[in-house]
Amino acid sequence: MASVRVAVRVRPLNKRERQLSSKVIVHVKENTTSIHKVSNHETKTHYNFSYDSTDRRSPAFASQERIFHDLGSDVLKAAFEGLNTCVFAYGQTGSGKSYTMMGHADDKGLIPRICEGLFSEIRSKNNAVSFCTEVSYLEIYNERVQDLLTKRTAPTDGGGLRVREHPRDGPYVENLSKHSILSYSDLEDLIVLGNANRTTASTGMNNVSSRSHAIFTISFTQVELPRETLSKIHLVDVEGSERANAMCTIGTRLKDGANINKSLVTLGNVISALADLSGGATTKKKQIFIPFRDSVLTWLLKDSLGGNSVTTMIATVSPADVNYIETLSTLRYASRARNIVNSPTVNEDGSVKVIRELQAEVTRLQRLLEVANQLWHMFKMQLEELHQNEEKVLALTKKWTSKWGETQSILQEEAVALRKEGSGVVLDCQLPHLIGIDDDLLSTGIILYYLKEGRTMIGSDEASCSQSIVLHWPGLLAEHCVLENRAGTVTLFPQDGALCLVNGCVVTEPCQLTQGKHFCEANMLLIFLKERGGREEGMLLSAVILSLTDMSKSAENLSEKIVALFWMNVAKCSQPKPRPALLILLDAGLYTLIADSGLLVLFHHLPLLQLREVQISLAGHSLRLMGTTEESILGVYTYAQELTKELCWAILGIICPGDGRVSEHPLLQGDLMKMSLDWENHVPDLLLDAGLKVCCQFQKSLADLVYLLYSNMDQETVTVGEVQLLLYTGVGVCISPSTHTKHLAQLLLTDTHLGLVQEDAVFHPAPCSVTIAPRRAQFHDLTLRQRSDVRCILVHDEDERGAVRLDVILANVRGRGHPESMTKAAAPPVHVSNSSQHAEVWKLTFSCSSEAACLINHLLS
Ligand SMILES: Nc1ncnc2c1ncn2[C@@H]1O[C@H](COP(=O)(O)OP(=O)(O)OP(=O)(O)O)[C@@H](O)[C@H]1O
Repeated sequence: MASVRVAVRVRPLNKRERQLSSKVIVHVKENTTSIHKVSNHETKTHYNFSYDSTDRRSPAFASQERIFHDLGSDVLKAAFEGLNTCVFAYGQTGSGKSYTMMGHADDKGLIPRICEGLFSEIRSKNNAVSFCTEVSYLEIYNERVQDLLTKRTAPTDGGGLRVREHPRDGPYVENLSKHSILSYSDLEDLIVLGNANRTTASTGMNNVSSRSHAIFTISFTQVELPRETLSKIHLVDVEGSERANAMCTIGTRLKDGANINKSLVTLGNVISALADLSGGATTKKKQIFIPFRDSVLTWLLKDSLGGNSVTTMIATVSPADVNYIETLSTLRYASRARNIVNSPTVNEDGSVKVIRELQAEVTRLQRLLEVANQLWHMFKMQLEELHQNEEKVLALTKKWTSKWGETQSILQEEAVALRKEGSGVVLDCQLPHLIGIDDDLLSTGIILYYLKEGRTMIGSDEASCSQSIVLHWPGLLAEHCVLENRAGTVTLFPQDGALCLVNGCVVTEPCQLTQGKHFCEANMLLIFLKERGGREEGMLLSAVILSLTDMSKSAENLSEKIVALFWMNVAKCSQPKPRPALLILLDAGLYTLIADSGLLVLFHHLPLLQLREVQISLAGHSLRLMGTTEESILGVYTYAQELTKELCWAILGIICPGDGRVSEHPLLQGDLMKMSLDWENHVPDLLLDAGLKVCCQFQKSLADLVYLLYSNMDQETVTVGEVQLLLYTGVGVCISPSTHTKHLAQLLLTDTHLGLVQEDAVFHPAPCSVTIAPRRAQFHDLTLRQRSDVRCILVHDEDERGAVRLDVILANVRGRGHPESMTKAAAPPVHVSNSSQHAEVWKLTFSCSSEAACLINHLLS
């Protein structure tokens, strides 16, 4: 949208005005034109441009060149952009319209200057653009259109060209000659011809007054493939706007005046209506009718007025008081015209536009195609990869199926099978076996190796020939030993330099293994199990128990089944320090075996009939199994509530199989950490038949722990009520630089602190039915740091057993001397050391990634 630009130009006083001693009543200051009435009334109006051309000597004098510079250059700019443009001069007879538009040979006006500018601009363009310029020149005289560029016999003949209207291109003059021009000089000739043909007359106001409206049109086509634009430049010299009765016209001239007046009245009406439409009369917009077709001039200028054109109106006025009324009228029209809003658009050839859009579409589609090709290529590669993987899977499946088939047949032949029963695993096997237990307590893996008939080689994956059992102990030779099974008799052949222990004795020569013998390495305990005469299932494992019960001098029924095996830390009253042990749950009792000087010894035996109470500790990370005596107490550290529940399930599954109370009780179903850290949560005891009780003392333990934490915190900033535990879980810990060995501890997190603590599972919580004097605090060896000391957390990948390691890097607290850096617990701090200048790193191993995530989330929040 663009408003019509309006310029006012004031000419010098002419001879007549000077003779009449006329006063100058029109003045220009910047863009404002003011007119003074005789009664000293002044009307001031602001226009886009106001030109004072009254006095050539004045510095404010607006020359023809300046008019072109301001108005003509914009016309050219718009034309080269492909827009229609129009400049029309409006004003009283003799006010300077023709002078401004056409000028004189030595003082050219806008039309010749615009033409000149057009060609100079064309010359400056590169060859990629081609131009076609055509001109036509017409006059509207007495509402008839005359072609000014064709010869006329009589200037006032009654004929005339028809005005028609094209539905898309708008009004045009039928049969109007169009002249193609290649240079400015061609144009000059046509201007001279046209001006000569123009109807003129001498009026009272102007000796050489043009008595018609003249429209000089330049049709300008630019082609820069694939773009083609057509712009029309209409340069219009409107007939004098004076009233007929203000002139001294006679005869035909008077009649002409009436017609001219009609077209001027229409022009005025059109300007007013358009101004109303664009400006003030918004509510009546729909009813406003624009009378374009009431006169030929307004019809032909339809597009230039309120349509597709960049339009400029130049209002020319006389400065003299004698022309006050006409000047005022002209200025009013000029003022109204400022409100007309046009909507110029680039005139592009429809088909060229389509071509351009299609080209853009082609480019877009080409890009899409490129992307699609890339995607297709990627897709093909992925498809290939997928096919390859499918083939691999197929091949592996085949291989696996055949291996499985083989294994099945071997298993069937040799009757080796593992089956799950309740929470336990039952080994049904008639072959000699080895059970391997990883000594990492965060791993609960127990591996079963069966010794097939013939040679079973044990070594590492660095061995030159593939080993039947591949282990990863430090000190293990690539080919460490061979176990040879000949009809159930197994002989151990140690390799040269290999350390093999059998029943605690180093073996260098071939040695026959008998029931209950085991050989031990630094990191792994292997229990040798042998079938006895291929008898019924379970006998194989009973053989182990036999040797153990022999050791414990217990007269046990040895032919019972193993229900479950566990590998956990245990403690008892006489040996309260936690130590790794193999827990073997049989129908009648729980055997706890530990390695002692390379020998497998019975650490604890709990007949299930004697079990009175199962006490679950804070967060379910340890439990206490209690019979009737102090010696019967077994503390088991599981460091994971799931394992605690599993052990309870296994034990209770034997004692009270199928008891619905067990399956429903929160201690065996719920989230033990959540329950135990919630002060509000009261967990009832589970009372079972025969006086067996499963219970916890979460609230008491929580209170003890909170008090311990509080007494190690800065009590000026924290109150005991503010100590809130968010996390309490078992972890493997190595605190560097103070220690390089991993131990197990409870990791705790509060709103303000991070800590590690040892929890005693033997003496605490205080037993209900057995009175044991507390020999040490339930929580001890506390290491506490402020959460704000945490500088960074490094998260390592999960290992193959699902354990997650986090390195919590803490600022060095040495020298700060705040209470958190040391424990006030009863036992002396084992792991607290602040001797290093370096940052402290807690290398924490979580058996379960969710608890690691919980810690990270809390620390990051
Ligand atoms: N700005 C100007 N500076 C100098 N002379 C001017 C100026 N404007 C007009 N004149 C002179 O005034 C006279 C009348 O001007 P012109 O013929 O351009 O008026 P007009 O408005 O076209 O009149 P008409 O409507 O009768 O054709 C001319 O002699 C012209 O040279």
